Amino acid sequence: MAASIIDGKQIASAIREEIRAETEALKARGIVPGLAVVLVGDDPASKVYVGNKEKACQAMGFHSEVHRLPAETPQDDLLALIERLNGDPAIHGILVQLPLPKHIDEKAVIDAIRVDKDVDGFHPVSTGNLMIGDDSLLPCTPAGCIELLKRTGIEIAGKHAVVIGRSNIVGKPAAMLLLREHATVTICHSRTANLEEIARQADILVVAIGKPKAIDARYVKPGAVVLDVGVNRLPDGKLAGDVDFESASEVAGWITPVPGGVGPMTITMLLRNTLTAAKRIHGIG
Ligand SMILES: Nc1nc(=O)c2c([nH]1)NC[C@@H]1CN(c3ccc(C(=O)N[C@@H](CCC(=O)O)C(=O)O)cc3)C=[N+]21
Repeated sequence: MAASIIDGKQIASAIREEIRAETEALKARGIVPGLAVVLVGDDPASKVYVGNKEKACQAMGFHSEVHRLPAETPQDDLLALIERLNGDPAIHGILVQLPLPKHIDEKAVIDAIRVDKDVDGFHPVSTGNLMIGDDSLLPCTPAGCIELLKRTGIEIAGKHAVVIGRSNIVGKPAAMLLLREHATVTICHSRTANLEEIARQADILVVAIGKPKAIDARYVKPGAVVLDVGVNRLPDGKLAGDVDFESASEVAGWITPVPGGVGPMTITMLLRNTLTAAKRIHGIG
C-alpha cells in the first residue's frame, strides 16, 4: 500500500477537545449550547445516526433533545415543532434528520428552520452565504473534509480538486468550500463523460456518490489525496465507502478509510456549528 491513512477519528477527537474547552468557557458564562434533533419515522440507519449525535452532544456537555415523531406525522405538525424550537432559548441548533417520509416536503421543512440555528447548513440562505463567502454555518460533511485536509497539512490552494457527486448536502457545498480555499474545482456526476480520465487529473479527489466501492485505482492519480464520503451499509452489515480502499490505496498518496475517515468529522462539525450558533445567538465571538 502506497497511501498514508488520514485518521478521521483521531483528528475528530483533537477538534472535540478544542470544542470542549470552548464549551466550558461558555458554560462559565451561563450559556449551555443546545441541539435539537428531529427524527420522523423509524428508519434503522437514521435511528443509529441520531443516537450517535445525541451521545456526542451529551459527551460534550451540551443540552440535547431528540424529538422522535411517528412516520405518519402531518407536515404541519413538524413545521409547528420547528417553529417552537426556533423560539426556544435553550436551543441553538436544529437538525431535521434526512431523508424525511415521502408525504413531507423536505424543502418546506428546511426553509422553516431559523437560519442562525441551521447547524446542517442546508437552508437556502446558508447555502447562498456559502457561495458568496459570508460566514454562515457550513454543511458538516464538506466542512469536515476541509478540516481533514488542513489538519493533515495538505495544501489546497492551486490544486486541482475533483468532486464526484453533485448533491446539495455534500457534492455542491464541498466544491464551493474547495473553491473558497483556492482550489481549481471540477464537479463530476453520473452523466459525466470520461469520468476516469477527469478523476485521474485530481490532486484532491472527493467521492460522494453513494455507490459502494465504485471508485478504484483506475480513477486515482499516483500520489493524489482521496476523501471518501460514502457510507454504504452492505448486506453483511459492514460499512463500505464509495472508494475501493484496497485498490485506490495502492496508488493514492493519502486516503480516508470508511469507517473512521470523514464520518467522525461530520458529527464533530455538527458540535462545532452548535457551539458557534450558541455564541452568535448570545452575541459572543
Ligand atoms: N439532516 C441531516 N444531517 C446529516 O448530517 C445527516 C442526515 N441528515 N442524514 C444521514 C446522513 C449521514 N450522516 C453521517 C454522520 C456520521 C457518520 C459516522 O459517524 N460514521 C462513522 C461510523 C458509523 C457506523 O459505524 O455506523 C464512520 O464513518 O466512521 C456517518 C454518516 C449524517 N447525515
